[in-house]
Amino acid sequence: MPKTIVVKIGTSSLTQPETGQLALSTIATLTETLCNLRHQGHRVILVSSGAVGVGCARLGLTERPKAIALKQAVAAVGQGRLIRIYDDLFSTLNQPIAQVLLTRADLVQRSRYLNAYNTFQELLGLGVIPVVNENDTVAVEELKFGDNDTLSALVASLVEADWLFLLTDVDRLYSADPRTVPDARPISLISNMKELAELQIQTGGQGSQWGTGGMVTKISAARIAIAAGVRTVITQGRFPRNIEKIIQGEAIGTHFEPQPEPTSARKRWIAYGLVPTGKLYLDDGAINAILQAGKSLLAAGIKAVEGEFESQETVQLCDRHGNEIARGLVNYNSEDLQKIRGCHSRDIAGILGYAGAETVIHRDNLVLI
Ligand SMILES: Nc1ncnc2c1ncn2[C@@H]1O[C@H](COP(=O)(O)OP(=O)(O)O)[C@@H](O)[C@H]1O
Ligand SMILES: N[C@@H](CCC(=O)OP(=O)(O)O)C(=O)O
Repeated sequence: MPKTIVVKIGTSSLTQPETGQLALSTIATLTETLCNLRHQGHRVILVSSGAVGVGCARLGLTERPKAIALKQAVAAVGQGRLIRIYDDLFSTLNQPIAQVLLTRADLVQRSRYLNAYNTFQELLGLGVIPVVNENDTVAVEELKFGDNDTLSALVASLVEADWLFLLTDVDRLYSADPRTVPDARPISLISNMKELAELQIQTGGQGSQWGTGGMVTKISAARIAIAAGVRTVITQGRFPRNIEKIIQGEAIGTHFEPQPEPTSARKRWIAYGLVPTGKLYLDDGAINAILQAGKSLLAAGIKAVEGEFESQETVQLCDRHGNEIARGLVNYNSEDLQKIRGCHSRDIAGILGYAGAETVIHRDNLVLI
């Protein structure tokens, strides 16, 4: 059965740690592997980091730049080289590719989200391998994916992929960073989110010198992907041929089992496409109603409102400690919500002077995180 497969490769696998130069043999093997998958009839998307890393190597910079404008300039240099190398290698094997550069804004607006979906479908239908990266050169801070682990999970969710492979410089997920904790326990399988929470995995700092997110962004990417029904695997980038072995059933890397009933596409867009603009802190009763009974959020259960937002924007719903439990499209702006928080629904019209929605967030617009 043909599958849709998204493969994300990080800077740490694409470049040699000592010199920052491209790891050509890894890239060539990855190219061959993805072409093999295409020949087997699978639909393949590559999410490739490396614009900043390759740009630095090209310009002789020995450290990842911190200043935003410099990073954006360096990414413009690197992205061109990166795509040229991919196109040369894939062309040798007669495989057409496409460059797809996305910013967060492309997924926020529903029409642009659907447009991105349609473009991916066309490319995959044409047998092309899209090579995706964040459009680093124009992305602004507030509308950034920030890391390609998240971007790859959002792409996998958008196209409803069967597999997401996160290729990195460790062979799998461990109970703690194996660089600093030598006896960290390897983890082969995570069956659901509850199990993940119970494992209390330590993710340490920012990852390798050239990577951006470290393991923490891979775990949150896995969370996004499995909610969309995508089986996710963290495995070593140096051995891209393992992708084929894994699809054939070999137990390599760390596998995250997909949620049996994926969240609907619209709710996934609310949860991960949109960028939250505020926070609502809830009391225990409201948390229970949402988590256990799948109810809508009423004004009575809101303890505090943070941020400025308009009605129909997305907000995070948090417990008293600020831990996010859900997200949703809010029916009132922040100013009105400050006035009606903690109040019974029947009093809202009297307080605001107009009859608004009975719920603050209707359950159809509310997604558990
Ligand atoms: N619990 C953990 N298990 C495995 N690796 C971890 C863990 N916590 C932190 N890491 C670190 O995450 C790094 C990979 O992240 P990163 O450098 O961002 O890679 P990439 O460039 O592939 O995205 C590894 O080199 C490892 O040191
Ligand atoms: N978009 C950036 C990469 C961001 C990123 O997530 O990097 P990495 O942690 O190496 O996957 C680039 O191309 O350099």
